[in-house]
Amino acid sequence: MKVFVIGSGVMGSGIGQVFAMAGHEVTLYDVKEEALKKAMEGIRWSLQKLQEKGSVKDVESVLSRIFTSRDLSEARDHLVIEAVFEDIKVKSDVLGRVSPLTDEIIASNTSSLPITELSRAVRNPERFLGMHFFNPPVLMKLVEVIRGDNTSEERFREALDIVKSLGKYPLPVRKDVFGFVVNRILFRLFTSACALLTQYTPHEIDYVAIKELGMPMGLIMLLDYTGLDVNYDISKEAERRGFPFKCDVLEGMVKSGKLGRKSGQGFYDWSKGKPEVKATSGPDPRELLRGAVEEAKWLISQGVVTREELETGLKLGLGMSRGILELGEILGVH
Ligand SMILES: NC(=O)c1ccc[n+]([C@@H]2O[C@H](COP(=O)([O-])OP(=O)(O)OC[C@H]3O[C@@H](n4cnc5c(N)ncnc54)[C@H](O)[C@@H]3O)[C@@H](O)[C@H]2O)c1
Repeated sequence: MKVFVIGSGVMGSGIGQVFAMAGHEVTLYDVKEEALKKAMEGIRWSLQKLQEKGSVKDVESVLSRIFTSRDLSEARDHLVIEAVFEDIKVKSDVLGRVSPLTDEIIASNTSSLPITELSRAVRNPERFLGMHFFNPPVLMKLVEVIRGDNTSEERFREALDIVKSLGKYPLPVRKDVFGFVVNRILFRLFTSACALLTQYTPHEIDYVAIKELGMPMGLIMLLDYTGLDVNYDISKEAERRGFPFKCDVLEGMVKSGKLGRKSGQGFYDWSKGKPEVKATSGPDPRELLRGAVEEAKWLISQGVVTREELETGLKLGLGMSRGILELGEILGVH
């Protein structure tokens, strides 16, 4: 298969590497020469690390399958994955220009824009869908495959098979809901964690998220880690789309320059590296879990995912030791 990746930043370069590692010929495309150079350097570095660990045999042969380009017309007859900035205008523009060049699947790696809205820019939108890789794509096993209102069943299945052939777990998201599946659950967990900040410290909340919910990183620390500005923007977008992701304290923090890990200060002090969670108790874990369990049940009741798919997706996407519904049953949240 010939794959054309549009946008060679953090995600595009990783996605290209994944396809090349699975034996496909990949062209990385970007408007910036510098981004292409950085992408190739990053891929070489990553492949060498993987070779040291024994999961890649021949770095040069993988690299020989990756090409770079600043010419969109080279997408002709390729499967296309779009990974440019999270901006509907930028995405729609490039999707509109690339779609007349190929009849293959065109997928977007968007994390929050509706697939159906993006599909309006695509010629023959029945082959357009979401392929939501997680960061870093090379290491994360999960890819959400999202069916938009215009996506055909045949192309949706084909995309699920492609993701499987990459050695990833394709989580089928059968309806185009805001945030898809894993992030919807995460946003509900964030909302509960934020609400508890009036009574508990970030350390206490994170202590419970790690010890009782089995999360690899506390929820408040994860807000810092992924960026308070990024989460603030998503919460505003969620509000516009009627989804309950609320964290009132973010606005003031972002305005005062506290962006989390990237600025050195957020809920935690990151100036000396990853902070430690220092607490020995915290809120009732059921308070953290309730909204997420409600969300999981809603997603299943709407036919978006099955229970098994959802639980597997959460373990792979959020690194949880148990699924959210299993945890709910253990802790008595129904
Ligand atoms: N970073 C993450 O953790 C993550 C996770 C999942 C999904 N996503 C999604 O992946 C997409 C890309 O995110 P990223 O973090 O890789 O961003 P990034 O800023 O690292 O990379 C975006 C790249 O797109 C290029 N670009 C911009 N406009 C372009 C155009 N018109 N044509 C070609 N190239 C163009 C930029 O030069 C840049 O190199 C976004 O939709 C984002 O929501 C990101």
